[in-house]
Amino acid sequence: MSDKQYEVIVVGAGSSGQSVALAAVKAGKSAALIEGRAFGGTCPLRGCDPKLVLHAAAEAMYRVERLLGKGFTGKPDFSWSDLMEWKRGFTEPVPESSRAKMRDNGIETYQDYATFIDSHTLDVGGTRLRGEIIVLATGMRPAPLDIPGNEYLLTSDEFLEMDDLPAEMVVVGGGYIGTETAHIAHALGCQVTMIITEDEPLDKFDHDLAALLRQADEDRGIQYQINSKATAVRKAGDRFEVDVEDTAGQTTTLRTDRVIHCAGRVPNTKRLQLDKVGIETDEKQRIKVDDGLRTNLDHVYALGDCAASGLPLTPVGTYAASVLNDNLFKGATRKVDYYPIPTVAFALPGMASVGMTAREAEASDRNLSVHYKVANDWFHARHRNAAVFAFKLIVDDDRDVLVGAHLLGPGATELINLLYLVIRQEIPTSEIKRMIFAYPTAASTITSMLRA
Ligand SMILES: NC(=O)c1ccc[n+]([C@@H]2O[C@H](COP(=O)([O-])OP(=O)(O)OC[C@H]3O[C@@H](n4cnc5c(N)ncnc54)[C@H](O)[C@@H]3O)[C@@H](O)[C@H]2O)c1
Repeated sequence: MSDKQYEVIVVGAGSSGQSVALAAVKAGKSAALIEGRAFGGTCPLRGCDPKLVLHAAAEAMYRVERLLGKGFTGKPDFSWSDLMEWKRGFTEPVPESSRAKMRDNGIETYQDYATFIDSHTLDVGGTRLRGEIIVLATGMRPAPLDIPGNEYLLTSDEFLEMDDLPAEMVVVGGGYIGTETAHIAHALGCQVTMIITEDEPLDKFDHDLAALLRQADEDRGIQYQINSKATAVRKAGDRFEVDVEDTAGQTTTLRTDRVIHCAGRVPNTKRLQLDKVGIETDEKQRIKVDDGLRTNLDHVYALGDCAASGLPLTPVGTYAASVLNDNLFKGATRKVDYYPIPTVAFALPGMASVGMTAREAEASDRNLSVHYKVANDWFHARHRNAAVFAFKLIVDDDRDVLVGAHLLGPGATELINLLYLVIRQEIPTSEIKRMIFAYPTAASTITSMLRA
């Protein structure tokens, strides 16, 4: 016998979970929203928002550094603790305000972890909740790094909470989070060494652009241990030692003030005990769903980072929530259609990508042309004394449309959205070449890129 019954139970109060709970009550359903940590989820508490606040400061310092001797005679004074206080102004109000918003809309909220008792019932801190529909939106967390001394590692979540910025830091992992963390710390005055398993950082982006990024990083003093993994961490007085093993089996030891673990994330599904009710997951522990976001159980759905559907990105979760909400509460039969998904790494400079990759183009038998150029000599780069500005565009020559765009350098993080529109709307490249963009803006480089 359940203590409480709802038409809809949502587990996970991040942006996608909140969106579904709100849509449920708006449709006149009774709804519960369960959250084990603070209400708000990754993006406003441990991801996008705090990261962008730190990135804005790091970018300002990075740009000054590029202009030293070109008007700037020195770097501005900087206080990490003031920056953290500014950042807390964004994060601290979130848990209370988002929970209050849910309650004000008539959603019953629970602050604890949910575990399946049977396929319709969840245990939440000793209370049994029964849902006609259950929606799982539990997100991801840093994956446990199974090496000796892992208790000395700080996660990327903890990096965003650090009271001081150390003089030296080792960052383990060169994906989005490792690269963004390393670049923020380095720009704000920390000596950084990155340990990456691949030969370039951001290896999910274009390989040529990633190589240029590493070159620019090394030129400004970021050190890399490539094709390597961290195998052990030890405390050495106030500092730490990190063993690094390369692919040839050679081990070196780094000494540093702090070691930040950015070596991947895993879905938050363990506490749900999905096995107990037979909900299927894939090899990355993501919950398997169909293109309507339904799991292998008819009344259980999953979306956001914990689901095997699209990339683990906030706008992907928000879009998935809009599809699910229409289907569950408005009688629609929409299917998720993510292609193409623009994605950005807030590196310094920024890296951005949308659509077909160069590797996919190579493997394709379509009539495609690749426009790759390192355009450091273009005014757009020279005005800012940019370390690097490069792009790779992939054009379907038969259809005269852009199908992929990959950018590195100033303006990349915004430009990618314009190129996304171009790809999505299939605007012919001949048409774009005739357009007049405001000059000298980042967007005005698009016509030159297509001619390159
Ligand atoms: N700007 C953004 O949009 C943004 C920012 C942050 C995170 N995210 C999302 O979060 C997801 C997770 O990002 P992430 O950077 O944590 O994961 P990731 O999987 O992209 O990168 C983790 C890296 O760590 C490496 N690694 C694993 N063990 C290691 C070891 N012992 N030593 C050294 N390296 C090791 C892996 O090979 C991998 O390259 C991404 O897929 C992304 O979608 C997006």
